[in-house]
Amino acid sequence: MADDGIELNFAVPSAGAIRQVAPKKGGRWTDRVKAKREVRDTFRSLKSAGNTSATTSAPVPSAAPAPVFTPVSAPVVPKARPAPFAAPAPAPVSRPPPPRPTYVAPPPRPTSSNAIAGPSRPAPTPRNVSTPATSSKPRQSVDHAPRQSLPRQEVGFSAAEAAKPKAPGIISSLFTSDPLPAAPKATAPTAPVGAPSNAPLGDTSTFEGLGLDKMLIRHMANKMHVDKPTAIQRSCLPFMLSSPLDPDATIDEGTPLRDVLLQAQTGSGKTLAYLLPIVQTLLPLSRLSYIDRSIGTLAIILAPTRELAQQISKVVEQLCSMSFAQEDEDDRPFTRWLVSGLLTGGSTRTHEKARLRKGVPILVSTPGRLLDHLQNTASFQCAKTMFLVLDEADRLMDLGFEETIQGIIRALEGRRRNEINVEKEMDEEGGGAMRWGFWGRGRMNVLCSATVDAKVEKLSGAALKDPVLFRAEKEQVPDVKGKEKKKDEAVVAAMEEAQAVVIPQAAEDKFTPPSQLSQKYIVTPTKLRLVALVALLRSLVAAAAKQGPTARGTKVIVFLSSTDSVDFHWKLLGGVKMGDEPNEPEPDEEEEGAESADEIGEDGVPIKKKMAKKPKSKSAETDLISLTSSLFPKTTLHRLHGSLPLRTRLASLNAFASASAQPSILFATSVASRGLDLPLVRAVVQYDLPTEGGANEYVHRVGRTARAGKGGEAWAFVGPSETEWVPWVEGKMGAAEGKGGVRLGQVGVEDVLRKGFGGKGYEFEGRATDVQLSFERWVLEGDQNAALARKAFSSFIRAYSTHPIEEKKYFHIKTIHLGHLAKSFALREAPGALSVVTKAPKERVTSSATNNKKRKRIAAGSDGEDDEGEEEVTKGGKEATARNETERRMYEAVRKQGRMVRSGGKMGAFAGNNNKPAAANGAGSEFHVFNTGELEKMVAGKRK
Ligand SMILES: Nc1ncnc2c1ncn2[C@@H]1O[C@H](COP(=O)(O)OP(=O)(O)OP(=O)(O)O)[C@@H](O)[C@H]1O
Repeated sequence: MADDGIELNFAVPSAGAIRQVAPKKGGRWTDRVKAKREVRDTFRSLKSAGNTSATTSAPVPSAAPAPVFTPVSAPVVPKARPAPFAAPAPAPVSRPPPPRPTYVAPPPRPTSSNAIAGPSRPAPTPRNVSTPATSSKPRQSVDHAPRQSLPRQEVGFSAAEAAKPKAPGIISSLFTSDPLPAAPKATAPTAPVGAPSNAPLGDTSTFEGLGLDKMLIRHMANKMHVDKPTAIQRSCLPFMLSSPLDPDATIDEGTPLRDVLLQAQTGSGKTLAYLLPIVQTLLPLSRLSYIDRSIGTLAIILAPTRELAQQISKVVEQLCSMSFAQEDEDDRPFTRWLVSGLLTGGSTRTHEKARLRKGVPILVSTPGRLLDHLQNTASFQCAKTMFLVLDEADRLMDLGFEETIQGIIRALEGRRRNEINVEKEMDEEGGGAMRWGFWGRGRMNVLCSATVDAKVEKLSGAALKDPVLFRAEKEQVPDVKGKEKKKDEAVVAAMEEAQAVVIPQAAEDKFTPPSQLSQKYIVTPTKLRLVALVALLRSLVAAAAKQGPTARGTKVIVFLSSTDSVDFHWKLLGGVKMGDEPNEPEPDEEEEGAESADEIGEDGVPIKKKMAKKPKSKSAETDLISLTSSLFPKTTLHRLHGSLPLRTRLASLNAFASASAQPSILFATSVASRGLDLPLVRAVVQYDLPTEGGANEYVHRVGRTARAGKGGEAWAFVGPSETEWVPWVEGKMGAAEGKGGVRLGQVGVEDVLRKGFGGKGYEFEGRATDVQLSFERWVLEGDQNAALARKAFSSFIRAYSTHPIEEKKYFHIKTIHLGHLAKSFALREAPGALSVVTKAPKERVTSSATNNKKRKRIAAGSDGEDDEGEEEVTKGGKEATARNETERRMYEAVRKQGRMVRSGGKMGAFAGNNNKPAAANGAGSEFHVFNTGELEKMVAGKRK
């Protein structure tokens, strides 16, 4: 494919003085480039002498004598770096674009000469041949100048800039004359969205009507702007608020205490749905003079990740800070002992122990850390725990916390039994009756999840007693197992009111995103991915700027498949310079003006400071929390993944979530897909589609926007070979043929580029090329940058290969053009071999199940270890570079295959061989890539 040069078509007089120069074939590429330059120079001199005229604006009449078209292909070495783009001046997407220029086909060149040729690059495809004089159609004018020169006022050429030495061998080629994948007319570019499905209810439901305390209602309305319940809140509150745990209630001894399972869409208010009953139940205790923090922990909320635990803890704090101004007749004063505490392994154990000794009535924790304290902290008073909430239950199961949770439940029950015995003894002696009346009724376990799948059902079977399932849906769910519903008189009224059922999830129930979410996808040729991402982000950010200076900053989350990829894209976009400035130097000095996570408050809130210039250590680099980019004016860039130190993770998240007026973009792995509630997130971009978790993960990710009834956009980058994934994911979300349901609307990649880079006609192509060149220059300018790009590339391939077997038909690594993929990592060609990036110090970590789970949790940003613990796991082991679970599993699959081959073992076919089950030889397993270690061969450029 001869797509790596500037294309200029010239019309010349039939008796012109120009000889047709055949492009040089064969030989070294430098010779060919030289030859092309000579041709170009010849044209230029002729042009300036008036011997020929460029047809950049005038169409050539079809009746004109047959012109001689001479293709000129030269490596595009940019004349100068374009200046930072102004906010894009989008060309209206709806208007049909001007006709595409017609190109002349140069003779095919040998593949080896191709600057971006990857090992599996297909044979060059001749360009569309224009139909010169014989054509019946008038020939289009060729307006392809932008590749050479962008308008000066926009790109800021300067003489000095033009004279700068250019990085050697930077060659970029993004566009050919082949049309870009366009959105079919039938698909509306913006899929219609429905009425908000997770918004506060607009009907007559009120918190008061559901039985909520007036003080809480007032506080929520005044301080949290929450005044109407959402569907899930309306569903569960009557039942949960009238539970036998209410200390003020006179409960019949025989009234059973039933556990609760909450299921509702993302962003539908599940957190308040379980927190309000907890706070309201404990509130009356604040009037009992003999109760203070020394009572210990009364409610525990478990969350799978530290970020989520911190977020829940903040909501508890908000609720507990309510004003105690009383309106009722009961004038017993409230004491403010109801406080929350956070255990995530972020602070030292000693510090956490001290806080537990003091007493933490409402405790939010990650599971590993809680079990650790249950086992090792004698002063941890938790025998009277009345609530245990397992938030994001499906994620807790995904991360392998089942055993830990069972350990926690056993420990809590053991302590409760002991405490009851002690209290009973005291009671017999006449001193304890008042003290154990309320908590002795039992503990309500609450399991909370947006999806109820087999894993959640398993956990609910193990952790919940006689559970009641509350869902936000209005209609009753059929009893799939045909079991008779239990007719418990005490709860039946509340259940009817709440439309609650006690059956597991029906198979046909789909996990759907909020209906007001607008979901779109872009079919993007692999080599255009990076520039298309930039274009999309630019238009999202520009849309925010249009809202005016008073509007609070728009936030965009970009999901990537690996930590390496997050680091690479964050540093690339933050490091590349588009104007006169040189790219960021190799980082031996700290970037001035970059924000650091050095000083973080106890709750993880960063105490912001600008870093002075100082020698940059590795830790200083991982401490950076935000960068800026000339590609996105006034926008801060953040990153989040499980391999960052905890303080950096929390600081990055807080900085991203802060209500600053500036837009911000977060590059994240799936660690950000669950539970995070960032109200200003306007768009979610899935640059890499989920490799694990399938359609559910897709829905969780898009659920970071369009929360609590607000609008939002979800964008998915889909490769040309992955388009069948779209109907598949739609089907998983309930779209049935001809019946509507959840649909994704396609937007043409050209529209995205045009909108993001602006300009007239095909100018966007030139601008995109300039951006790509700047990226490639950034990669070439430093070893560290190049290493980052290579690692990100390899991690992408590893992650891509771990798509579950069910999805392999949409995501097979064989279908990806590695040379083009390299381009999307600003590399000129695919890195040599996977072994380069998997090279690591001597193996120190075994691949035992325990360590696998541990790594999975660490990759997910969960707990169980303090920061030192993380280091220990991530730096040891041959899988050291495989820093997320997907990468690690891929690595293991590849290594397994490698072992088989080295020991002469015969690899089975894709679905296993005849003698052994597929799983036995790695074939046909979820992580099977190719037989006979083909992945390595392919990456090394040896694919047949
Ligand atoms: N009744 C309400 N009225 C208005 N806003 C609400 C209400 N209840 C909750 N919210 C807000 O809705 C947002 C989403 O709530 P929450 O984080 O609890 O959602 P969720 O159901 O847990 O979502 P996910 O499944 O993604 O974790 C929060 O910002 C919360 O403050």
